[in-house]
Amino acid sequence: MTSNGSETSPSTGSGASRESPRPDRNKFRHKGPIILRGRELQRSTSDQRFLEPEVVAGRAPGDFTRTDPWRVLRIQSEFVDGFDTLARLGPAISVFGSARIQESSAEYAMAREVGQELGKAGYTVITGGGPGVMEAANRGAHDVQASSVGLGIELPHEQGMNPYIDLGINFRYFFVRKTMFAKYSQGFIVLPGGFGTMDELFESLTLVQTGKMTRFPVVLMGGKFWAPLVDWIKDSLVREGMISPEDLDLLYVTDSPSEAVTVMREAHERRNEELRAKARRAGSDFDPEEFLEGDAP
Ligand SMILES: C/C(=C\CNc1ncnc2c1ncn2[C@@H]1O[C@H](COP(=O)(O)O)[C@@H](O)[C@H]1O)CO
Repeated sequence: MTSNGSETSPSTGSGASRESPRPDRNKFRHKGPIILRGRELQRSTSDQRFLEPEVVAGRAPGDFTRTDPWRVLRIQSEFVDGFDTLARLGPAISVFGSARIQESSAEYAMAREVGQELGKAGYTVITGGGPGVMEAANRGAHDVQASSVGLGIELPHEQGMNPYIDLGINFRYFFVRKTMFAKYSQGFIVLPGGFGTMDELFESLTLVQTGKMTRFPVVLMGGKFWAPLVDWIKDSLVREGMISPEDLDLLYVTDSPSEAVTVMREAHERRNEELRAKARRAGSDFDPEEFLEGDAP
């Protein structure tokens, strides 16, 4: 320690003639369990090395056959870690939305209220663990002492997980992370956002439309923001026969956090009733709530 309380590097000591600049502790990125700072930040991400090995490492096409089969083991371990950690969450709702909105914005306030309402209704709040809407929703859960989870992603310029998360997993691969949102949530609430949010919204709609997930509510929050997209879906996708008119029912638009949570709760209860009835018909006393009961943090 120096007299002003700051640390000195052991290699330079005080008064050393060639002092290297102090590393910025806020600039870092995770690579699985590994943390990268300084020049290590220039390393590519796992998704980049997997999807574009020829760009990242200049590998010849034949090299894929030797490297990708081994990569499967790492992908597999990421699924195992995710399943192992999240299976005990209990009922949870994922909240998606822009990584870029500021704390002073109306969207931040809305997302925070959504997190609070979900928490009060007994749900764990799952987000992408980043800033903006994600931080606000996690913060809302934290406000009401509800369980708050972040499923982060290794990005070239990671900002770190927001501070309102009790349980965080940092994934290397986007597709593994997306599986976790779908598998461990009972519904999705989507606030305004950009490409990342659209990707998450349309993937969930596709999973429901194709019957991969049933009785899975998707609520869009912020009517003004979503109106042009919903109009385009009606005027182009339905009119051109690209989707069925009933597919519009997959979307519920509201500005009210408590209404969004009511939609989640009602769909969840309907689904539980159906599962109980199915179990009774099969002579079983299976209870979906017991199945979901977790020891969430
Ligand atoms: C780009 C910026 C921060 C990146 N940090 C993110 N951390 C975690 N999850 C993220 C991040 N960025 C996007 N996501 C996921 O996509 C959705 C938001 O994307 P959008 O393009 O901002 O709509 C979000 O729900 C996350 O799951 C800071 O500028």
